[in-house]
Amino acid sequence: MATILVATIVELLPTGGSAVADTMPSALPAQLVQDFHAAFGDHHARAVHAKGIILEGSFQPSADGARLSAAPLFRVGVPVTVRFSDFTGLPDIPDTSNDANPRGFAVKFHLPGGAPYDIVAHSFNGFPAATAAEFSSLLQALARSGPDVGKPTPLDRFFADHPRALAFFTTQKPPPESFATAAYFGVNAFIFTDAAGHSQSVRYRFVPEAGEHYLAPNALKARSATYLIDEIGPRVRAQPIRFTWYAQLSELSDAVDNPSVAWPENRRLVNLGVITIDRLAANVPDTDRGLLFLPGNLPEGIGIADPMVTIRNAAYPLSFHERQ
Ligand code: HEM
Repeated sequence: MATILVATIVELLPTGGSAVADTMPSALPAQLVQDFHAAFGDHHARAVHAKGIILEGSFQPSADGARLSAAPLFRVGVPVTVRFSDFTGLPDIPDTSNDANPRGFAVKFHLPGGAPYDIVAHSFNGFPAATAAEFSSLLQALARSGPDVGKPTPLDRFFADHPRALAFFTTQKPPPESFATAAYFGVNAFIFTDAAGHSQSVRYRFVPEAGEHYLAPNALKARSATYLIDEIGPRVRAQPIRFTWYAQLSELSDAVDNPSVAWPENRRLVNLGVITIDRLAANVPDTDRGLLFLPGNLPEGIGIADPMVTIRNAAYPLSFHERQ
C-alpha cells in the first residue's frame, strides 16, 4: 500500500532538484514524509529525529539581537522548551551509533501573547541536499540501498553526483559527550528586519557554554545505547546548561537558498542572547506526542529566506498528525 502511494506521488512530482520545486506547494512535503518512512520504517513516531528528550528553560536576549531584528523576542526574556534528539526515524537507535548523527536541537520560544516561535537545528553546519526535492531523491536512494543490494548501490550513485551529500555522511563529528557539548546549526537562512526596515539574511548557530566535546572511539565503547538520554537529567540537575545563540550574517556572495553550502567562517557572528536550560520536562509519551516544532513559526521581524523552510513547514505537521 505504502509503495503504491509513494509511486503515485512520485509521478505527480516535478522532476529534478531545482529551487523552483521548493517554492511549489506540491505533493513534495507528503512525499518527503513517505521517503523517511521508506528509509527508516514507520514507527508511529517522528518521521525523523524520533528519539529525543525534552527540557525546559529560558532565553535572555542580548542588546545586539534587538539591533538586528525588531522581533519583540529580543527585548524581553521568555521561557523556552527544547528537545534534543538523535538522527533517523528509529525511536530506539543507540546513542552510540554513527547513524545517530547529526543530533537535533529544537527550541520553542514561548512569546508574550502566546504566539509560537520555533527553531529546529542540528549538529552539522550544512545539509546533504541543496533543495527539498533533491533531499527526496537522496532519501529514495537510501531506501533502495539495503545491505543485499549490489554495488554500486543507488546511494553510491547519488553520492557520485552529489559530493556534498557524501561529505554530510562522512564528515560528521564523533558522537558528543553530551547533548550539552555539541554545537548546533540552523542551516536554512532567515531574514532579520530591524526597526528601520533594513533586512539582513542570517543563519543560526548555538554554541555550548560547556564547550564542544566529542567521544574518542575508546570512550564511546564504554557508553550505553542510551548514554545521552541518561546523562542529561543529572547534568541539568547539577547546573544549568547554556547555549549562546548566534546569527551568522550573510555577505552578497552567500547563497540563501542552498543549505548544502556552509557560509565562510569569517562571516560576522552576532550574539543574539543565551538559552539557559534548567530542568527536564515530564518526558511522558503524551508530552512528546503533543510537541510540534515548526521551522516556519516565526515572529514579526523574522522571515524565511530559504524556500526549503516552507517545504519543511508543510512536512512536519504531516508527521505530527501521523504520530497522534
Ligand atoms: C526538506 C528538508 C527537511 C524535511 C522534509 C524535514 C522533515 C522533518 C520531519 C517530517 C520531522 C518530524 C516532525 C514531527 O513529527 O514533529 C522533522 C524533525 C526534525 N528535523 Fe527536519 N526536515 C528537513 C530539514 C531539516 C533540517 C535542515 C534540519 C536541521 C537544521 C532538521 C532538523 C530536524 C530536527 C532536529 C527534528 C526533530 C524536531 C523535534 O525535536 O521535534 N530538519 N524533520
